[in-house]
Parts: sequence; C-alpha cells; structure tokens
Amino acid sequence: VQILTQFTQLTNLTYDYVIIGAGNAGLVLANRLSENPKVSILVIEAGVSDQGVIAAEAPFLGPTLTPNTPYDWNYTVVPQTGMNGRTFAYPRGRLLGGSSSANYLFHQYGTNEDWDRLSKVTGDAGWSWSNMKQYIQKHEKFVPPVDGHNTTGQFIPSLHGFNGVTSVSLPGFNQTIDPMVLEATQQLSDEFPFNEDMSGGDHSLLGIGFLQSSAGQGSRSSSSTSYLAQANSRPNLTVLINTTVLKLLRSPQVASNAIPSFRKVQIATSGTIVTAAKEVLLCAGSVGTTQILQLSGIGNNNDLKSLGIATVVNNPSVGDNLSDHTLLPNIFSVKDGQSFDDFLRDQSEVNAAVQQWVANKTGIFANNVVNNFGFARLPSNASIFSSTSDPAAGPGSPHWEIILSNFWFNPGIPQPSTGNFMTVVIVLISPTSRGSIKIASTNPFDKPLIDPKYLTTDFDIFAMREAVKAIKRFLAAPAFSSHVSGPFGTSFSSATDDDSIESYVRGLTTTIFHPVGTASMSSRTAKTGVVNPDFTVKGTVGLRIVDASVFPFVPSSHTQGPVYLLAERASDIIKAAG
Ligand SMILES: Cc1cc2nc3c(=O)[nH]c(=O)nc-3n(C[C@H](O)[C@H](O)[C@H](O)COP(=O)(O)OP(=O)(O)OC[C@H]3O[C@@H](n4cnc5c(N)ncnc54)[C@H](O)[C@@H]3O)c2cc1C
Repeated sequence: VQILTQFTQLTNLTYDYVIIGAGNAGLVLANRLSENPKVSILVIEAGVSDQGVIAAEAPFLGPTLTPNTPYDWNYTVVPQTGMNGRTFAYPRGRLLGGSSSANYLFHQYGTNEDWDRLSKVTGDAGWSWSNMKQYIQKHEKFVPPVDGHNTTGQFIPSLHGFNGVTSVSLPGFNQTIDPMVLEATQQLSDEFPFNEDMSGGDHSLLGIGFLQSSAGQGSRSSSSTSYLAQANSRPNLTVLINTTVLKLLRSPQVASNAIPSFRKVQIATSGTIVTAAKEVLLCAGSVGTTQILQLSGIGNNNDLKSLGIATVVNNPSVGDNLSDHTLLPNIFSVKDGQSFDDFLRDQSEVNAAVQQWVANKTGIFANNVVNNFGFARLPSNASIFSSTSDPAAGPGSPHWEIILSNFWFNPGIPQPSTGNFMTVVIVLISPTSRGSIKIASTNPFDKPLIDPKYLTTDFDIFAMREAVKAIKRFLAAPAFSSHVSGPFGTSFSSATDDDSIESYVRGLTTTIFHPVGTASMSSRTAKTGVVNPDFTVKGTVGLRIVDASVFPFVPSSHTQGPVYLLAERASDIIKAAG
C-alpha cells in the first residue's frame, strides 16, 4: 500500500475502484478488493493518519478523541424538539479507520433477528443470519485478554472467529465493580440474568455479561490497524489522506436517456477529478455519504432545487430515515474511593499509566472504559404495546441497553472536581423516531443540518423512562449496598415519578453515535430506499454505497460489528460482479 498525504503525489488519475472514505467499511473493501493483484484501488480519506495517535491506540483513551478534536468532524445536531431544544455534539471519526479508530471499541454483531429482518425487507436471502454468520470467521480474531486471565465462562468459543483480521478481546484489567455486577445478576436473575457471551447473532444478547472490545494485546484494533495493515505489502492499493471528496460527477452521456453514470470523483481543493474504471464505492459514513450524494444532485428534488443544485436523480429517501441510539448516563455516587475518579484527577498517576501503556501496553489504559454491559426488553405487558407495535427486530431482540462503568463516564461532560462515581448508561436500542440529514448549502465544507428527531415518539420516551426505573432496581441489588450511596445530581435524584423521569430524560439524553438509514437498502422494486440489496445506488450506474448509512433499521447492538459483516459481504458481491 502507498499512503499519499496530498493529491499532488497522485501519479495516476484512473483506478478500477475509487473508495471514498477510509473508515470502518471502506478499509474492509480496500483489503478484500486488493486481494486480486490485477485490480487497482484508490481510497480517498478527508482525515489524517492514525499513526502515533496514542488516544486512538490505548483503549481507555478512546473517549478523549471526540468531541471537538482534529480527529472528529465536530458536527452538532440541530436543536432537538424532543430534548427541550438542546443541541449537542454528534461525533464522527475523521482519521484513517474512520469511526472504527475513534469509537469506544464495543464489539457485537446485533441479533440474528436484525439480519433476518434486513433479509425480509430487501427480499435478499443473502442478508439472513444463516448466511451472514460466515463473515464472523473472516472478520474476527478472538484473542486472550491483556492480563491473560482465565476466561472460561466469560465467552462461548464456538460463537467466535480466531483466524480473522480484527482483534476482539475480553476485559483485561479488573474493575472494582465487576464482582458486584456479577453478584447482582445472581440476586436479580429474573430481570437481569448473567449472559455468558455478549456477541449476539444466534446467541441472545439479553442479560448482562462481559464486554468484548475491538482490541488485542492492549491496543485498539481498528479497520486501519487490522484490514489496512494486513494489505500493507500490496502495490495495487493507494490511500490518499488529508483530501476531502467534494462530489461525484456524472459521466458524459452517450444516449440522452441513459441511466446516469457516476464514475468520476472531484477532490479538494484543486478540483482534480479521479475516475473509476469499474466503480465508485461510497463509504463516507452516514453523514459524509449523505452529504456527497446531495452535493452530486442525488436526493430530494425540492431540497436540491432550493439550494440551486441540478437534480440528476430525484430520490427523496436520500438523507431521510435517520435512526440512532440515544444515550443517558445515570450517575451514582459511591461511598468508597475505589472508582477511577481520583486516579483520573491525579495527573502524575495518569502520566504513569500512560508510560506503562507506552512501555508494555498494560495497565488501566490497556483496558476499555467498561467491563460489563447488557441488554433488556420491556415487559411484554408494558402499556405502550397497546398503542405501538413492538419495534424490536424480533421477540428475542432488546429494547434497551445497560452499560456499567466504574467512574464518571459521561461523554462530552468532564468529571466534577470531587466525588467518586459509578455510571450506569442506558441506551435506547429499538428507537421509532426518524430524522434527517440535509446539506445546508452547496459548499462541501459547510456542515450539514443533522436532525435525528430524538425522543419524538411515545415509544422512545416510554422505553427510556422504563429503563431509568429498571436500572434503579438493578442498583438496589444487595450486591451494591456497601458501594453505592445513591443517585448523583438533583435532576437524577428527583426523577422519581413518570413526569420527573421524563423531564430528566429529555434534559440529559444525547447520542451513542450509531446513526444509520440515510441511504437505506430496500428491495429492487421498493418505492423508497437508496440502494438495492447489492449496494448499487438506485437510478445510477457505476456507484455503490457501503457503510452504516445503508442499514434501514439500526442494529440491536453497537454498530461497528454489523458494519464489518456488511462490508465483508459487500466485498464478495463486488468481486463477483467483476
Ligand atoms: C465517538 C464514537 C463512539 C462509538 N462507539 C462505538 C462502539 O463502542 N462500538 C461500536 O460498535 N460502534 C461505535 N460507534 C459507531 C461505529 O464506530 C460506527 O457506526 C461505524 O464505525 C461507522 O462505520 P462507517 O464505515 O459507516 O463510517 P466511518 O467509519 O465513520 O467512515 C467514514 C469515513 O469517511 C470519511 N469521509 C467522510 N466524508 C468524506 C469526504 N467528503 N471525503 C473524504 N472522506 C470522507 C471519514 O473521515 C471517515 O474516515 C461509535 C462512533 C463514534 C463516533
């Protein structure tokens, strides 16, 4: 692989495939397509290199990469009507590996019902879990935890791949709360059973167990450190970083009624045009892909017209159907000093931990910020189901998630100067709110208008409220009694009935960064949707979209695992098309 840092280093302007975005999905395609030495590939990435960025390598430091850093696109959402008109950060990775280099390393595959639903919606049996699960073997390299502890009973080996590309591992350095959490799963086993393997697929995600992270030997395993690194010796792969794609250009038409071909890519800032002899593969993520489509005249005719953009393909589904998981960190004060809070306030201890990580990739920073998490469903007799049909992917798929952390873990909000905490994050896993992403102007460097319309349905607010009640029940388990003293902060402490919990939820919920759906996949004959089941963009030739934006429903887990499987199948489909 050749890594070029500016466009003037390009010696060639035509490649078989031009991949836009060296992110989670883009680098899977780069690796798989370059397996054929006869095929030439250019990947264009707006962001910087991930080399030497310690926060992108040491798992515990992942959350410091966003928001408001050079490694983040630094988007914000428009004021959210379901959240008291608040606006807040909407991070997206902007470096080699994309969001797989900037995320929090949680690694699962969604449920088998997620994939079977995708298969049903698209009419393509290839999306069913029975077909998709083969890609775990190609993708995953399950490795021992960094502290080498005995992991018997913490995962089920038969569900995993051991010879794939991306390292996945269990927590290495124990946290104080782990034994309490496990004891609580025994004390409250009806509502919060222990789950022996938290990867999903055919094994239920319901219950609480040990987190699996995209890390090995104490370092993050991103699409860059895994898929790109593995392709290191291939001369047919070129990656151009620090270069923003402005838009796609329609190729000159032979016949006036021909289907528009989008094999030309215009890059900043010279206006240089790169051509794909075979195909352009758009992998710029839910925000970037939507923006590039709209700037290229592929989108809602009315919206494009109002900005003075000539519509080439009128498709109102572009930018529509935005779906995401919401996050609410519930902070509990703890009695003893065993949380990480004092450690994190002590700069000399932090420096020593960084030194330890740099020297031998061990210690607190070699571990993720979380060891235990789980998923749950609302009770089947919950009152909301008299007015809303169950939005989960199926009867075995979760409605919400619980994440347990041994310190103040509140993305974007710094810890207070005093106090020791345990954070219990809840996440809405089966949201029914749908929003949109729209470009604000014809300037590719202007940020788009991102409106997820969070918490704008009865179901979403109901599920968040019930999840707050549920985690209070979990924390009331005897296992926590000597550690936890109670809710921290007035709005959480006073959230005691439906109304006060609702205002607490609307006042503090943000995102867990899983946007999908703005270039949804649908069946070839569907009236809505942006891509066909083989990723080709409806109404175009020479163009496919392969990234999180094509999921019509957000998977019932964190999204990088599903994106990896999606991109592995895309690689097979693209190779087969030749
Ligand atoms: C802060 C954060 C934490 C997360 N935590 C987790 C987690 O713990 N577990 C999990 O499973 N998921 C997590 N996610 C979500 C997960 O990482 C994403 O869903 C997934 O990586 C998206 O993959 P993608 O290929 O669609 O996009 P990305 O990986 O974001 O790739 C898109 C790439 O395209 C580039 N690009 C965009 N526009 C342009 C342009 N115009 N020109 C050139 N390049 C462009 C971007 O810079 C980026 O490199 C997190 C995400 C974030 C942001």
